[in-house]
Amino acid sequence: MSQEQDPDMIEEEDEEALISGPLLVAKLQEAGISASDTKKLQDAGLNTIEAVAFTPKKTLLTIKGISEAKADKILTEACKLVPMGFTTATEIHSRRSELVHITTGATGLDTILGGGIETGAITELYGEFRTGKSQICHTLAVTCQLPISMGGGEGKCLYIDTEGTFRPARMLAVAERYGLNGEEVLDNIAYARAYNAEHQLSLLIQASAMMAESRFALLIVDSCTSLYRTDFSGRGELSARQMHLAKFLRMLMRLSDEFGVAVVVTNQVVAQVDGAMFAGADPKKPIGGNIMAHASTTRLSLRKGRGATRVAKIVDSPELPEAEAVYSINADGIGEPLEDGS
Ligand SMILES: Nc1ncnc2c1ncn2[C@@H]1O[C@H](COP(=O)(O)OP(=O)(O)OP(=O)(O)O)[C@@H](O)[C@H]1O
Repeated sequence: MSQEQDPDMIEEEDEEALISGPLLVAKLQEAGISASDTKKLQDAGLNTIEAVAFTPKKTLLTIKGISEAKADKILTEACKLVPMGFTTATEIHSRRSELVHITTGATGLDTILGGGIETGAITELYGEFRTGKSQICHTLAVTCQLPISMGGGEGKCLYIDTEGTFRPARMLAVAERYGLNGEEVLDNIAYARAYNAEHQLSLLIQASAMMAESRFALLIVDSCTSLYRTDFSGRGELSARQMHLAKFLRMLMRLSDEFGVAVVVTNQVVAQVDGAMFAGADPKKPIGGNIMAHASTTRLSLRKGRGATRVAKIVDSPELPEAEAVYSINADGIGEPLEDGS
């Protein structure tokens, strides 16, 4: 005979289920949504109830087989399971104080970032070539797997590479530095090469399915904008490009919200045509305009420093002051600058 469960235990388990993460969309079947409809939602990239609840009705209606009545019912049931209303600032403050930060490998850089790369948010790294954008990504793909007490996120990494610059050998060197098993570290990095902007967007649908299955701490898109530059050319396609990029970034935001993962995107800079002649104005600006600027929670501008050093500057963050830090690209990943600055 099975023993009656202590109600406190049940409550604790429920609470744990709530804390431990997103609810899979199949759970909507318990609320009377048919299995074929939850499958349709899944195929459209809505793998969790959170994703469904955050989706506007008009987007649900674009899914084949979802009628107006079905969309209403799905949204009603999803919203019952996901808190969508007001909460107190105290609650938000306490949730934010528990946010995990992932170490970049360089103390100074972590300090200006408030402890490292923030989870549940998008961090953009932009700068000229060879400023270390990809190298920071390679280091983070390993450090995100570290225990929280060591500056990690205790989760896997998903890596979308658009330029073919992914080098597992660099990650093995970082793994060794932190005393991690290289083979396990590489097994915990899911890699995909994106070949065009459409493909890049569709990879996020797969990403959301993978995140619903196991614990990911970090999602990297290196680079976020390069395929947009090649797939959309000239002024004539600018608005189509920005609309597509906005859709991609919205999906990234949703993933960071839904799964609490840190999202890191890299971006190139282009010479600024206007405004560059003013004294003090930065002659290079990141690609993607306002759409990119608004989507990123924190923007880090990277530039070359003295010798082999690089300098990172917080450009735009809701809570971090504008500050700079020097770091260096070492054989075992991002680290402290050498004393002589070389
Ligand atoms: N094993 C290594 N040891 C030390 N430095 C390295 C090593 N591998 C690469 N680097 C340095 O990393 C720099 C390249 O950094 P990275 O590839 O991150 O640039 P990036 O900003 O992503 O540039 P791009 O825009 O071209 O992709 C080069 O200066 C190179 O010397």
